[in-house]
Amino acid sequence: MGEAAAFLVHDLKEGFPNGFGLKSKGCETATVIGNKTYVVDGGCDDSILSFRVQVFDHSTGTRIDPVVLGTIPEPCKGHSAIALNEDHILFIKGESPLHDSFWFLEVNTPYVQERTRSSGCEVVAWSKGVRGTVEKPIVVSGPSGVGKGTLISMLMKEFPSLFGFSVSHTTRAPRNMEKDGLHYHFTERNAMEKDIKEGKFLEFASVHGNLYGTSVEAVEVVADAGKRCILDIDVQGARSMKASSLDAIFIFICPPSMAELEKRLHARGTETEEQILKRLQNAKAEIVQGESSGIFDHILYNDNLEECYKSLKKLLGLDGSVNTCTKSIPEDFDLPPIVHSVSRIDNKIIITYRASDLKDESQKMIGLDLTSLKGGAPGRTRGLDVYPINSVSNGSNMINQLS
Ligand SMILES: Nc1nc2c(ncn2[C@@H]2O[C@H](COP(=O)(O)OP(=O)(O)O)[C@@H](O)[C@H]2O)c(=O)[nH]1
Ligand SMILES: Nc1ncnc2c1ncn2[C@@H]1O[C@H](COP(=O)(O)OP(=O)(O)O)[C@@H](O)[C@H]1O
Repeated sequence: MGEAAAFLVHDLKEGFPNGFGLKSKGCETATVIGNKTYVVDGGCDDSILSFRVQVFDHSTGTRIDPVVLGTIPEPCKGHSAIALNEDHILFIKGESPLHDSFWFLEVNTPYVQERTRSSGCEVVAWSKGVRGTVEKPIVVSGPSGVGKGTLISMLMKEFPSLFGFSVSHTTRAPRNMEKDGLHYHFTERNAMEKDIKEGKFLEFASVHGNLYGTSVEAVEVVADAGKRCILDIDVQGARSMKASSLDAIFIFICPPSMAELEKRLHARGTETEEQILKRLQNAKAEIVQGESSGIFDHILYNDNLEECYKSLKKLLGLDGSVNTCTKSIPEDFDLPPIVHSVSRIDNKIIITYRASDLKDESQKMIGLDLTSLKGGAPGRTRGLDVYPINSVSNGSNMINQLS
């Protein structure tokens, strides 16, 4: 037997005095966008493990349990919701740490539309709102044995605080020195195919007879650590990434010749003769695509390793002095309690609440600037600007402080 519905269809038809025509449980929000109402239960009941979304379609009078993609927020005792446009609803969790306070539900973005088309189901997708932005990821591609791994290792060794590696999933067996979770997430094909179906991968491809893919999480954890993400993926994966919403720099590494590529693969000694042959056969097509497909912003020839590394650093702007400090964002203000109200002026959201201190009955405000949002589901929505609004005396003053 399934879970009891949080509201009943006849409730919606008869109407309730909360303005949405919904019977409220007290911990739900109902947001109307177009002819749909998105009812989100954030969990005042301990049995709920994460936010739950239901959609009521007014045009058909039906309640839909949508396919929910992205990272789903964990429950909290109270939240508010506000429609930002026809695509997004912003959720504010009460009494949550800053890194967990702001969430976006995408209901009609290009990503959601594409997933709706491919699945034939109603789809919604969560993404967590994150302060600050990160530099564009770097996608490195090229035939097996050309030196991608070597160049990436050199970069990470010289600039450990700047770069982080996107750890891919693969169904191939680990090589001798490879560690699970560090070089790859070594996985079973069935498990990986299931995760792909559930939208957990940004891209995937079958390469040399094995499945490889970049999970949403692999890229986001690097960005969460304030580092620039480096991806080592094949040409098919690079093509998928280019077509996705990931705004990256695409670099193709080319060997000086096929003979040299073969020599390097033999010298590395990690593949059987048969596997080397397969990689060399695939290399020809990869080089043609790499050089001519228009996917890549830069092509580097890895003849002399030191020279190639120098060129790589140059195109990443790392040939001069580098500021290796990551910018820290202060977290020195109180976050909204469970009871708060939310209003909006253009791209700015104002969260208002009463101070929790009994001696201090003043009204507090937090501003949220949405002007520079980037990314989104199935990863994070970055670029949130969150700031306290101090000692406000009237509405016009407030607007001055926000603008
Ligand atoms: N599409 C895609 N390709 C990947 C991913 N991870 C690795 N690859 C590519 O898979 C190919 C084989 O990688 P690997 O088995 O490590 O062998 P190597 O290239 O010979 O070191 C290389 O072209 C990698 O760039 C991924 O997440 N997605
Ligand atoms: N410019 C180069 N000249 C000679 N050998 C190289 C050069 N670049 C890399 N190698 C060697 O070639 C082999 C394959 O390099 P690797 O980084 O594993 O390639 P990939 O990750 O592209 O499969 C390694 O043994 C590496 O030390």
